[in-house]
Amino acid sequence: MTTLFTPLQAGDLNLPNRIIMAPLTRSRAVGEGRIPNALMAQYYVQRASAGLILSEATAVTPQGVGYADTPGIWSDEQVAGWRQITDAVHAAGGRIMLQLWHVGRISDPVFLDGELPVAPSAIAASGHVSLVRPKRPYVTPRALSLEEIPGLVAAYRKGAENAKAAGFDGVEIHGANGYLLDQFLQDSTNKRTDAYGGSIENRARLLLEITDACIEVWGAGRVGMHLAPRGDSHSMGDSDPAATFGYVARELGKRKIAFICARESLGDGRLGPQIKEAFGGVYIANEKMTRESAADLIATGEADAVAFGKLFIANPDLPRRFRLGAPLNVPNPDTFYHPSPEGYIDYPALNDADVAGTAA
Ligand SMILES: C=C(C(=O)O)c1ccccc1
Repeated sequence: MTTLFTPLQAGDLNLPNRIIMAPLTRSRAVGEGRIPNALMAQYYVQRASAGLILSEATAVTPQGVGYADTPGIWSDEQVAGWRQITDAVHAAGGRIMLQLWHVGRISDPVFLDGELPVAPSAIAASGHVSLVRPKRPYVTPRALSLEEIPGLVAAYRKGAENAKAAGFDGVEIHGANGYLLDQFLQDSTNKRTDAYGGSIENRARLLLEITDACIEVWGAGRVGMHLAPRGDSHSMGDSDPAATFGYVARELGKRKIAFICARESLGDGRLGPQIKEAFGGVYIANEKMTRESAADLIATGEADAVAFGKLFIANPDLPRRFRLGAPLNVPNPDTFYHPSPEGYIDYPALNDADVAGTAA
């Protein structure tokens, strides 16, 4: 029977287990230039026993930034900052891919030197800009011109090239959670009348052009895709999610990329099984999973691996704890995005006294 500890071939990557560290924004790239630092290296090394680390979302261009202290991958300094992290993770025997990101409308002029955020259409997200005080509602973004689209694809291509220079094992494209590519994909946010709007094929065009650009840089076996079929982040929505995500999954399957990681909880109506079948490749399930629910998904074949977020925040040695059935540290949400070592590198790993007498 396949378990969380059965090795997995995901594209070109040989994963020693199926316990994936989900992409986690932590807002620790503090200081000028959004440059990854030694504290972040310590955090990722602590979690190197994951079958695969998916890095925190990382903007491919300054225009794609929407939060305080999140890292980028557009500058030489950022590449050098990430290099210390990938070197450290590899020295610890781990594997790490970079998640390429552009937030689109989920930003604010405060992050963009006074410029408006960009999006497929001039439709504002509901709610307030995340983590900014005093609270401010999302502004109405500027609709991207058709002439700007090639520049976006070029920015992702450059981000993929920089990720290679930084020593990553591949890239995951952030196509989920109401950010730019998801805004193009879902029809509640994309009202374009050109080749990037209207039909499902047109709305998926940018996501697939960026996928092809990343494949040209890395090869399909080192490119993954993050999707959010539930469409419940940042006031997203689609009139026919099954058709939209089924099309994307089929197109990604034709390209034979390494995996799709889909953020969706367990529960009725989830599209995971349909996406996995349409894709035909490695499917990583995500969000609100436990050791037991993850083990069930793997055993039944509904998922090939499971990505854990909050559990990895609080348990740097999560695979070992799962294997031993050890108690789990409880994450503290107050320090998820708090720019300090507290709640970042100070969660304890199991020590020998904790595991005396249990199977190693
Ligand atoms: C990149 C994020 C995502 O994918 O939802 C994110 C960003 C800020 C806070 C939480 C999550």
